Amino acid sequence: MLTDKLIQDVEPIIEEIYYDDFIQGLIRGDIEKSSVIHYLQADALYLDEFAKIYAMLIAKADSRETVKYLLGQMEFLFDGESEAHETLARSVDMPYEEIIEAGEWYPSADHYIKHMYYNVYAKENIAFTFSAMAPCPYVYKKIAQMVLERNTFENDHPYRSWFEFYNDDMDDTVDVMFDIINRESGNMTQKDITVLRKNFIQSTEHEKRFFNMAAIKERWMEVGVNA
Ligand SMILES: Cc1ncc(CO)c(N)n1
Repeated sequence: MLTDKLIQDVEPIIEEIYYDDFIQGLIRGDIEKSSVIHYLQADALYLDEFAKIYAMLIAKADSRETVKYLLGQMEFLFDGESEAHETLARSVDMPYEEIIEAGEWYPSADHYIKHMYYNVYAKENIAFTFSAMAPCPYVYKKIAQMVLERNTFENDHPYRSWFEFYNDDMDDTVDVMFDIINRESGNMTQKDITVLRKNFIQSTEHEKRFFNMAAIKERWMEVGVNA
């Protein structure tokens, strides 16, 4: 199956994400508050846009089953993931709404979402966009699983429930995206299948950059608008 190959392709990148500062900071529990805030600001914008991409894929879906799946995922994004964000907000002692008010599209998050929109607009088959979207649930599931297998957390560890959320709640999303990629790729040329693989690898790299963006609090250069 194509997705077995995709999983293999990105294994080294996921191992790197595990050892990078952001995830290690969460595991130790001593990540800088400003990094958590930076992450939440970017991720709130990212998830809203991710939901809109589902909406655009609904228009392209060729079966009622796929439409129903996409609607369910949109709802999950709007309700479910706020639990994970609440865990992070609590750890920095600030109301979530107040944190995200100041959010902006920092460079790495900006690049990532545009990678997805490119596929929505440029490609008819939804498998192209799904190959760019699938690392989103897949990387989080995989990282959470690795973290929980390799570490023991005290009950009061501030980020334990963040890892537990992504370990427990991502499977359905990953499965359906993988099913669609495998099904559609059965009728695609080798050249297009290579594009699917590149999309998946690139989005996994985008996931790595997204965490690092928060670790270094990446920003665009300030430009004086009135200058
Ligand atoms: C950037 C990013 N990727 C994946 C997820 C998991 O849904 C998330 N919340 N944010």
